[in-house]
Amino acid sequence: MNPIIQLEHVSFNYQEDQTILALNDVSFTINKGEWIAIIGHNGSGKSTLAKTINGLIMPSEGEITVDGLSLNEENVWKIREKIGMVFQNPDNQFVGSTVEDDVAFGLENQGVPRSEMLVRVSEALEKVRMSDFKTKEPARLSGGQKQRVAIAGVVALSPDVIILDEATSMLDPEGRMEVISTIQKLKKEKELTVISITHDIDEAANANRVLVMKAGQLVQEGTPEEIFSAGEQLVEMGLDLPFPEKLKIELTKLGINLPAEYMSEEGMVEWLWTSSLRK
Ligand SMILES: Nc1ncnc2c1ncn2[C@@H]1O[C@H](COP(=O)(O)OP(=O)(O)OP(=O)(O)O)[C@@H](O)[C@H]1O
Repeated sequence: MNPIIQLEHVSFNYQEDQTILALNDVSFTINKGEWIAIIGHNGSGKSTLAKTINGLIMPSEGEITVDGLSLNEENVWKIREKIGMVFQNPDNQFVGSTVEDDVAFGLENQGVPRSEMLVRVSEALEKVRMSDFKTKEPARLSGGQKQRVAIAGVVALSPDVIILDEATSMLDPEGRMEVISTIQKLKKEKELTVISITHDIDEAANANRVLVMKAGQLVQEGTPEEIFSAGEQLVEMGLDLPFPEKLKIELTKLGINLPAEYMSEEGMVEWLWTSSLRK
């Protein structure tokens, strides 16, 4: 195991008089190459957590380490170079008048020479399969395409970690799939660490580990299978229930005994097919 992000007893509050801390004594380690989903109800502290990891806000207590660097005023810029963030609203993320200008923006800010910039922009667009759109206006793209361009802007900067802060929540199912499969592809090509803050069960299902936040605290962690087996409690955790779990609840109400563990859609079909139900 090779840790890339470590939080030790991190707390944060926006206002001194707030009774519930935005982050309350949060500790965890994320290893290089892991895909972590962070779930939890609105206001549970997920976005605050993302902002503390890349130093947009400094914790009032505790210690954050990113790739061996302790997060402090001195290291914050080095740390930000290691972390790329993609936010919820695709329309708020564009600064360029064309797709390629937009992807180039971060590189220009870093003072990357023009010849190298052109190569990195075209490689990044290729990786998210948006090369054909490079001269198009971002505003004319679909939601999924816009988020892929936002991801290209991040990828061009070659980060070690990508944080998706509800990056698929404003997209239709097709757009969500586009974004998730883009991230899966990028992850295969290079050892990328992914942190996805999400309410979407399908997005969380891609994770190696799911962290559950509640009122500023990390209250549970486990594999998607472990977390998804919580059934109806998942809604309390801020996730929509997966279809097989909804079906399971209804069948149980009818007095039918089902396996307690989480069942995928294929698992449920298999179980229904082979169970005594069909007699
Ligand atoms: N800029 C701010 N000023 C004051 N309080 C804030 C600010 N941003 C968030 N909070 C408070 O901090 C707590 C955690 O909020 P945070 O946005 O991190 O939660 P979240 O889980 O990301 O929610 P959401 O899913 O709605 O984005 C909440 O009580 C929220 O009201």
